[in-house]
Order: sequence, then structure tokens, then C-alpha cells
Amino acid sequence: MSSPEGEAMAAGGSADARGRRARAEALELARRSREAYRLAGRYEAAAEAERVVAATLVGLTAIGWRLLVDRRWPGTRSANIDMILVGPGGVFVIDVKRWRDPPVVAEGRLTAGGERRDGEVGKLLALTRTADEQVAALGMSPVALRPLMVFAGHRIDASLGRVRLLGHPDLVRTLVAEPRRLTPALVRAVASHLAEVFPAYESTALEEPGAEAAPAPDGGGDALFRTEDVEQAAMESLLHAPIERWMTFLHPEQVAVARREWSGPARISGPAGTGKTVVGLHRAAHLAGRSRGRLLYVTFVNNLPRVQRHLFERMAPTFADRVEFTSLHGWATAFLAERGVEVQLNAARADDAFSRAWMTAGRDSVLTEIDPKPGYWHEEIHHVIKGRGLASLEEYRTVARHGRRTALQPAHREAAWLLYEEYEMLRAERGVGDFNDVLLAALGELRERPADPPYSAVVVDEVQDLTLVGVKLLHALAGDGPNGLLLIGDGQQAVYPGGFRLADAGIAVKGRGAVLRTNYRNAARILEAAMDLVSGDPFDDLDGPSPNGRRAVDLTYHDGRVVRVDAADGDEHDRRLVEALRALPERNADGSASWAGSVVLCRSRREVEQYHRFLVRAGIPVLRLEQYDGRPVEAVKLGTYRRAKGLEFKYVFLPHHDVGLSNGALTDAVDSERAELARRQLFVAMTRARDLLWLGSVAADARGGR
Ligand SMILES: Nc1ncnc2c1ncn2[C@@H]1O[C@H](COP(=O)(O)OP(=O)(O)OP(=O)(O)O)[C@@H](O)[C@H]1O
Repeated sequence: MSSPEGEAMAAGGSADARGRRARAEALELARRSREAYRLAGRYEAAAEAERVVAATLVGLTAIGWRLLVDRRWPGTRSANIDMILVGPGGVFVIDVKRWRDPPVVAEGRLTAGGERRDGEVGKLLALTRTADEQVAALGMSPVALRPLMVFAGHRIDASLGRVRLLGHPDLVRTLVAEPRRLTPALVRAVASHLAEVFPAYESTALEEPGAEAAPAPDGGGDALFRTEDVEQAAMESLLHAPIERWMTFLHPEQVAVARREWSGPARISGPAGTGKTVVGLHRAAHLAGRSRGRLLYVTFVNNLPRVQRHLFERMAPTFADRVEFTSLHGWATAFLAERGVEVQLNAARADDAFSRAWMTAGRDSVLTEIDPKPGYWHEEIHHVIKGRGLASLEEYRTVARHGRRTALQPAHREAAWLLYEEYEMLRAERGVGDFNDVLLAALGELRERPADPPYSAVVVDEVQDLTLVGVKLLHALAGDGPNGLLLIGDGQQAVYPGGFRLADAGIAVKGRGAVLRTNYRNAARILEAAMDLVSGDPFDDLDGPSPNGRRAVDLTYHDGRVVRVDAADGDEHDRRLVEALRALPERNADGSASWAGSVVLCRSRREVEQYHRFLVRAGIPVLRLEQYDGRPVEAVKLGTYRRAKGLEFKYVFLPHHDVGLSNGALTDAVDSERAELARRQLFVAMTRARDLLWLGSVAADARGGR
């Protein structure tokens, strides 16, 4: 996922220039609004407050906004919505209200003078949906469209779902302060499109120049709004980095997927970098706009929800408090705590129980014929036996171990089951649970009593990394209702062994799938290098196996480089890494390298620790991915391949990238399985890079580095 790395600093130029621009905009707005006010006096026998609203909106046209007045709404019966305003902050469908009694919003309802006025909100929403459809044809996401009720003569600032309610004194300031979404050219293009699809009843009187003008109110522009307030609002908008383009515009096919009606659980798949998460986020916003309930956006890795939440807050601030971003384990732990169920999660003590179990039931068993190292069997227990929630040896005997390439004989399955039972006994003796226990307990609890209030939709990102129990849990949470469960993922990027078919989880998605095929992230050379690595590897993609790793992907052209460094020894390797980091093309104002868009990724946590110390000694600021939330930080990010799931960076550095990959023909099935997993993990790391991929390696005899 892209983040506004580096853009914040570039936003709007120097502080002085921004200040001048904000002041100029405020003055121009005041001047034009005064003119409009005088004109409004000529053409309308309008109340003073209404005249002020109209004048200030017209004034916005002097600073880059487009105003469409008195539109016809084809296909709708209520045609009395007043205006559509298009500007740097997006599209606003505006209904100006001239109520005698002040509007009141309480408990999700709109009233005035003690009478309910929800119908008015419903009407505005319905018209906004018509506009949603029209902008979708331009590839514009509904997140950039906001229905606005403006109250002449009253003061209010509230929201009812998607609808914002504003009194006229705060109107201009609020619109001007919006972060910038549309460039001037896009404002023109969107406004022209809307002018065509929503034709005017007649040309508006307000826009005609008048020969005679009524006098401006006392104090001129100050009676319409305070110029200083608008100046401050313009400054606020200029201080924020502009909203990334994909947060407003998608490929029309992506918009169609985000808005599609699905009668039950659905699935979005596609190779790395094809905008799966982007579509997932837009879909979450779309669903939030149509329902009143909570939504859950869940993924496996811990730090990704933080990054996604920040992206969503920028992209669709209106709905930010409606969507919960969380990791699966984070959600399950909070849910169990809410229900008063205790699971003493202690991964370290659970691992210790496994080591003991291995000593008694593993290391002298037939399992060593397959793999003498306990790691393989640890994974077998966590991803296959417990991860699938298997209840008996009988079940385990016949289960298809999707994603694990090494065949097990009945004797091996029996031995693995005994090891599992030993582990469970020792773990229980210690009174601790592992991650699977948390998910199993949450699933049991949910089956007994559903979540209250329920989620109206659950979006699962990176679904390929979940265990079967994890997916069952989310299915139990979302149910089989329309637009309830959306699974997003790509089997080629699975970084854990094991695997399952959706049918195993009782989830049917037939006929409700979308495949994305255009890579928007990686430069062609980077994607090519990554694809080369896995092109011979079949992979499991939840619905069934895929025969090989080379997939049809369309590329969006952009330049980029793959730099391969073959060093004679570890010291040279690391020296060249530092040189490459210092030579990054992006610079700070003082000419030093900008680290904001770069990441160093390692295979293991141990290696991360080593590189952390090394980079700090070399005077390079480091931010661990555990602390990264997607916002720009002037430091090199550092973490494991697994932690980098779902993220993206301009510059990606992979030291010792080829350790653990197969060099020749591997005869041992477990070794080839391990090498294949290592390739897939490296593939994930490589496909995080947008513009530069640095691949470090050391001649085999000198491997080991520092
Ligand atoms: N329509 C679009 N126009 C321009 N850029 C886009 C578009 N859609 C997506 N992108 C860009 O592509 C990048 C990759 O998107 P995203 O992270 O959603 O892909 P993904 O399929 O989830 O990737 P992965 O599976 O590798 O994590 C985004 O950060 C965004 O910058």
C-alpha cells in the first residue's frame, strides 16, 4: 500500500509561499462573494441568510471551484436539490435549507421545531447515490462525494451517516479547509461531466453579470464570512499533503468491484500489487455509506491494520469511525476479554512446551525420517493440526495437507499426532495457550452467542495467511448474507505453510469473485525479477491449485531498477548497503539522503536485530516496522519479510537475499518444500518495491556476514 512518503514535505511549497497563497485565496473569495451578494439582491427576493449562502458558494468559483445550480436529476422524482459544488476538496451535493426553526441532530435523527425531518436526509442521500453512479463512470470513488445540507440562518456542524450538516457561518471555512483531492484540471473534468449528466433547468441568474447592484451589507465581505478564518482554513488545507490519487480515482473496473452487489461471501484475488487492498478499502467505504452498522477490516499481520487505518482516514474520513481495523488475533483477544473468557496466551511458554514434547515424543520417532529438525513439526501442529481445528487422529489421517509438499505415510501421521497430544498435555499443565487457542476459544464463544451488535460486513485482507480456524471464525462473524464477507488475497504470497480450501471452511464463493490483473506498484524490471523467482512453483489459491507461478499481469509503465550486489564477504556487502542507502536519489532540503521511502527487509528477526545495530552504528536512522503506521518518517524502515506483508516502499533493500534458496537440485522433499517457502517469502519482499530493488548477496564460501 502506498503511503504519502515524502509528499508532506513537498506539499504547497515553502511556508511563506503557502501563507501568501492562503491570503490571496481568502481575499479573492471575499471579493467575488461580495459581488455575488450584490447580484443575488437583484435577482431574488430572498431572505438575507439565503442570500449570504448563495453568495459565498458563488465566491468559491473565484478560487478554483465549480458550481452547478438548479440541476435536473434524471431518473429521480425529487429534483429540488440545489447545487453541486466541485472543488479541490471533492464533490459536494448541496441542499440549502431555509428553515424557521433551528435544525437539531440527536440520536441519529434530524428534527426542527420538534418535528422529524429524516425524510429530507433520505432524499439527499438518494440523490447523492445517483451522483455516485455518474462519477463512477469517470473512475471516481464515492468517497470523494459528500452530501451537504446547508442551513441558512442557523448554526450547526453535525453528521448523519454520510450527510454533513452545516450552518452557513461555517460553510466556506469548512470547504476551504478540506484536504486537496482534485487538481484544477480534474475539477474542470469532473464538473463538465456532471454538468452534462445533470443538465441545468435554466442558466442561473446568479452567474449573469448585473448592471445594477444592490449595496453590500455593512462591512462588505466581513458580513459573509471572516476573511481571516478563510485564510486560516486555506492554510490548513495547504499544510496537508494532497490526498493520493488512488484514494479518489480508480480504474473503472476497480470501482465496479468496489460497488458490486454480492449475494453472499465473495472473493477478490490477483497477483501482487494489483490494487486488491485499494479496492478493499474503497469497498469498505462504499458499504459504510450504505449501512448503519459497524464494519470490520481484518488482516493477519499486526502492524498492517494501523497502516490501513491511516490510509482509510485520509481516503474516507467520513466513515473512519465506522470501520474497525484490526489484526485477527487482536480482535479475538478483545472479543474474549469482552465476554470474560480467559485464555492465558503465552507464546514463549507454549513454545517451551513444544520443545519438551519434541524431546519425549519427537526426536526419537519416525518423524526424523522426514525431517530431523523440530521446526517442520512445529509448523505441522500449528498450521495443519491445530490450525485446521482437527479433533482426532482419524480426521488427521485423511486430511489433505494443502500447501505442504512432503507426503506423509500413515506412521508419520500417527507420530505427528502423538507429538501434538504430548504438546497439548504439557501446554495445559503449564496453564498457557498459544495463538490457535485464542482463535479456537473465540470461535466456540461466537458459535454459542453471536457478536452483539453484529458487524454489517467483514473484509479480510491477506486471507491466504490465515489458518482454517481463523477463516471459520470470520465466517461465523460475517455470516452468509449479501455483501457480508469479503475475502481478499493471493495464494502466491502465502508466507506460512499449510493451507486450506474455502470449501473446507464451508464458504461458497462460486460466481462471486473478481480477479484483478493490472499491477500498479512495481516497475517492470522489479516484477520480472520477482516472477522469475517463483515461475516454476505451483501454489494453492484457496479455490484450488495453480499449476505454475507465472501469471498474466498487465503492467502500468514506470521506470525502475534492480541492483544486484555480489560481495566478496559480509563486510563488503554491508558497506555497499550503506553506500546504496546514502546514494538514494531523494534528498532533504540540506542535500542529505531522504530515508522516508526506504526499507531494509530481512528473513529473520535475528537478522533484523543485527542490521538494526549495524545501521545505527553507521549513523542511519531506523524505524522498525512494528512501530510504522504508514505516515512519513525520516528513517529507514526495518523488519522481516513477513512484517512487510501488504506494504510498499519506493526503495527496498534485501541484504543476503539468497540465503536459504535452493542452488541445485534438491532431492530431499522437505528441503525443496522449505526452499519453495523461502522463495515465496522472498517474492513477497521483492514485490514491496516500487522503483528500486537492491538485492545483496555474498559469495557462498564467505556467507554468514557480520
Ligand atoms: N487505479 C489505480 N491507479 C493508480 N494506482 C493504483 C491504482 N490501484 C492501485 N494503485 C496503486 O497500486 C498499489 C498497490 O495496491 P495494493 O496495495 O492495493 O495492491 P495489492 O494487490 O493489495 O498488493 P499485495 O498483494 O502485493 O499486497 C497501491 O499502493 C496504489 O498506489
